[in-house]
Amino acid sequence: MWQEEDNSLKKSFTFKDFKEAFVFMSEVAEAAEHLNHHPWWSNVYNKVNIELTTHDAGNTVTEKDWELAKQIDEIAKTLGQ
Ligand SMILES: C[C@H](O)[C@H](O)[C@H]1CNC2=NC(N)=NC(=O)C2=N1
Repeated sequence: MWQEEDNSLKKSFTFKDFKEAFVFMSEVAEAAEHLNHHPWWSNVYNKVNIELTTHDAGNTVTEKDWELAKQIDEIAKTLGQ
């Protein structure tokens, strides 16, 4: 579940290993480019922590964040999440 906290949507994903986490990140990067909306994220080994906020709207959560969140969940689903 995405948690709305501190003006951002937050979610953490855990994958099998680094390689799978990186495939996920590559696919999210493609989606972000299409939407022209980009995540803040961090990655250590098989974990990816994502926070979504809209800088252009003064760091608030907008429809763009929810749309990217939806697409991220769809990508995660194809990777068995
Ligand atoms: C110029 C460019 O369209 C903007 O800076 C876009 C790019 N990606 C973005 N990503 C996010 N997360 N928030 C934004 O406000 C944003 N703005």
